[in-house]
Amino acid sequence: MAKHQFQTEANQILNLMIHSLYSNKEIFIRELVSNASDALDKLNMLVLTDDKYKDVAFNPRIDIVANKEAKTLTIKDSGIGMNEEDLMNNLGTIAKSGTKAFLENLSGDQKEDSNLIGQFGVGFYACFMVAHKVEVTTKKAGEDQAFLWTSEGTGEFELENTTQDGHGTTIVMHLNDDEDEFLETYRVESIIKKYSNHIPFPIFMDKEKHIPAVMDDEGKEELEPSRTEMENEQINRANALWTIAKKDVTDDEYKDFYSSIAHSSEEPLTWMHNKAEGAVEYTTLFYIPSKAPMDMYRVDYQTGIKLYINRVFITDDEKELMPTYLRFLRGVIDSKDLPLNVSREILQSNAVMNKIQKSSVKKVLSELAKMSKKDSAKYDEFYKEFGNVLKEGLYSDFENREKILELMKFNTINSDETVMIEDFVKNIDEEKKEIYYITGKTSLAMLKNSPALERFKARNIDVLVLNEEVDTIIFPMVTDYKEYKLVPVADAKFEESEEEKKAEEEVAKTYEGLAKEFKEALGDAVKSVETTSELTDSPVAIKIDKEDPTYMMAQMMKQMGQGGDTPPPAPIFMINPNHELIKKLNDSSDTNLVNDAAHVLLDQAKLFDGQELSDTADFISRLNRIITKAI
Ligand SMILES: Nc1ncnc2c1ncn2[C@@H]1O[C@H](COP(=O)(O)OP(=O)(O)OP(=O)(O)O)[C@@H](O)[C@H]1O
Repeated sequence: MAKHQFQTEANQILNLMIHSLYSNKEIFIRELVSNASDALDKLNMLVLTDDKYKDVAFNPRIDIVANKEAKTLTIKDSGIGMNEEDLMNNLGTIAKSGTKAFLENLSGDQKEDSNLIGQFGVGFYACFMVAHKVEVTTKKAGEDQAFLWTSEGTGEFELENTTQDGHGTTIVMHLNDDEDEFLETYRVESIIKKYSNHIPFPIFMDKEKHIPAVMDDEGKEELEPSRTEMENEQINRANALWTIAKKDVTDDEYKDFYSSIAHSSEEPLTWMHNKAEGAVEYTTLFYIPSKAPMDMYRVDYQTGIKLYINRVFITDDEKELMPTYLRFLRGVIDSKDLPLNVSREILQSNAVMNKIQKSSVKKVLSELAKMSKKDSAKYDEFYKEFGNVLKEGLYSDFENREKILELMKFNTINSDETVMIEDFVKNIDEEKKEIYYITGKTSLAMLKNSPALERFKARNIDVLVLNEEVDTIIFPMVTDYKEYKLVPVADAKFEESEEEKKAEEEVAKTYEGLAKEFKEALGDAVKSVETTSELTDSPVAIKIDKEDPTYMMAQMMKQMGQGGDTPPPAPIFMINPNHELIKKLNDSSDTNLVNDAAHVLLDQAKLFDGQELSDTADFISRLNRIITKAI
């Protein structure tokens, strides 16, 4: 017998399970049954596709035995089983890289945290919430040696050779004194019905059956007394839910199935069940969770879609099954038209798979569009959790860009509530057909007050206000919507009459001196200083010259996820000759004051642009000097 230590992270998880996450203990059954079902899935596929396993008998079943005398609960499956290496790798170490994140993400709310267990694939350890000792006896299909793994959940486990008829895994849990409820058949049965009713394999359990007394023909004399007998009965429906016609599935059944495949006790926000017939036959059942999975923004996020080929499980670890911007989906794709021995490479270039994927994406997008129109409250919930992920599709899925744009909710200058693009375009100039937008990494209120929007407000033109960080990367790449052009505010051009142009030139001349003084004071911090008629309320603003190579370089670096710390290129400093402050500075002969004002005004414009000041102390001392003079 050999003793082994649990890996540190496994130990931490164990401790958590035992001491913190005990409010929803019953999920240990869901987790172990789900592992048993996975083990049956794996064997099913090998028996059908791998010659090595062609003589292995596949009699799929899961048995649950509650022994009240011994106080043990046993869960047994006839699945793939584990050899020594599997046991060492799976039950003692934690292979998934997301585990650290799991530990970091615990909120302290037991209910929420216990939902995370399944998401992070650490389900096996849940049995230590109810058991002080766990014995796993297992033999891998096609191999001769069986093993016994034992642990008391206290930091170490033991591994020894044993014997076992046939392949599969038996897990015996020695339950703690106060866990008797899990020895009651009705309790276990109700947990199975709640979480595992629709796993595709039968679960059996001994149930007491009442046999009524046998009476004589006249019904007067008791020939045999009534008695109870134990009968081994299937306690789940074991029908792959997605194969059942929509009309025959109740909402509760859909919800229960979600809980078993998504390892979540939370209800899904919605689901979409679709059967396609024709050249390619397939069924999809997709769920949208009500809360974003914890690992949604991690590169190593866990996929939520299981691929079945004619009900045989193939994979749940294939990121290409659905585009990444729909990675929040949970569910099943099942098709008869794919080859069973499909490999990852084949899957990616398979025409049938591509067709299924394309139509599934279209279906999901159109269902979302329907939801946005019919049930806006639900859509708002969806958008709050997943809007920014969906937005990624704007640059990664060119084909569906228009549809994805139509699913976005936009803030605008003129509206207090978000609007959809279809409604927004109803109010734009049909001649110009331009949709203006501003992006910035600041608060919505701040961006709505940006000086760059003043010329739009003056003309009563509405503008999309995009203040999420992803917007600054995504929207420059989105140039069209139907016949409309998307134009950043800085690039918007408005016609000016000859008189207006002349008047502006005149003004510019009057302010030439001040512009020169500002440029001298600011040096290379600005590219140039220009008067502008585009501002109304603000004295100054900055704008980046789009032709500037340093600007384009900075944008490219940003899109490649680099250059986060490189300073933005020197901006054009625009001054508003109609503003009181600029007028007064133009008339002032105090060169020190003009110098201080130039710096303070530039910093002010930068702040409005969402930038941080490079020298806050300098800003404050200049500002104080100006105030002192004014008092
Ligand atoms: N009954 C079983 N038969 C065969 N292998 C099993 C069984 N139970 C667990 N295992 C192995 O142990 C591993 C760890 O199980 P655990 O429940 O902790 O996480 P997981 O099943 O990988 O994650 P998830 O719950 O997200 O599927 C499994 O991946 C599987 O390889």
